[in-house]
Amino acid sequence: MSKLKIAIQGVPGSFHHQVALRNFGEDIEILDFDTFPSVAKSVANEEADFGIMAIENSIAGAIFPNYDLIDRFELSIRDEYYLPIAHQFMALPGQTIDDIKEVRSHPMALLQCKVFFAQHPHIQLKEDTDTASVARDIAAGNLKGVAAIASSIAAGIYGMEIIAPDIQTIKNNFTRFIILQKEASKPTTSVNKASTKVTIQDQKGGLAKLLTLIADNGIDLSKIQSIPVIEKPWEYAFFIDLVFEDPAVFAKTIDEIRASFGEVKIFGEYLSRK
Ligand SMILES: O=C(O)C(=O)C[C@]1(C(=O)O)C=C[C@@H](O)C=C1
Repeated sequence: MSKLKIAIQGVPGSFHHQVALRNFGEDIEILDFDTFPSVAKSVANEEADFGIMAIENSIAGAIFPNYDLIDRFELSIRDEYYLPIAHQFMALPGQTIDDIKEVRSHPMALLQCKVFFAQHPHIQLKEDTDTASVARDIAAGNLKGVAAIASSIAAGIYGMEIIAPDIQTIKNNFTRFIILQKEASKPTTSVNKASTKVTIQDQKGGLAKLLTLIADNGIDLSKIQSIPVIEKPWEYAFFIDLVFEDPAVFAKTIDEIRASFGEVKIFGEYLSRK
């Protein structure tokens, strides 16, 4: 049987790569891409069976463009994964922090280590495609004076030395990843979470009414994110994650939202992993 093809952003040692291995096991084929749009495209055109996408980090917040990608490429969410994230400050062996003039990493990783770099203002921050590819490129190019922020797994793979461990602002740091597929996910009775998009017209108290409707059905709103409707400047859609005990109550709530507000898109119904 051919192996499952899993699309990720990043190279071996990246956090996406770690989620792929933990979620699907070692016996998979990884399709690695430089950008999130390429990951979305590969799932949409069925080159990949599944895609993995970081959506939110506990320090740095939401990755806004990824909400739009799921929507635009009509992808479906089949599962979620919370990965603890520890960032290591690493460089070619034998250097100290005073030798480092520049650090490169994924923008989300740089954001998670802002406090550390405020304490070391002589180091210039540069955004790059992913954490592990920077470690790989520093090692391959024998680049002195340049550091990476990446995982200890990446340090091991690419022979980098950790100069400062665990430099993320808060030690207890998590990124939530979603597992994407092309087909609409088939909800089972064991699902207790759904990701939705509700578009409400600009009306007085519209959002308040929506939130009350959700609360009155005993459903827990675990996340709400407003995203601009780009065709209509200053109008917003709401990406809403709902956690429920009974799928039938969730279905009834969606019917009620549709009756009062119009369009509701369901990206997926799955099991909460938190
Ligand atoms: O650069 C990586 O290693 C990634 O997997 C990307 C990514 C992200 O997109 O947020 C994943 C987890 C961390 O939050 C930092 C970076």
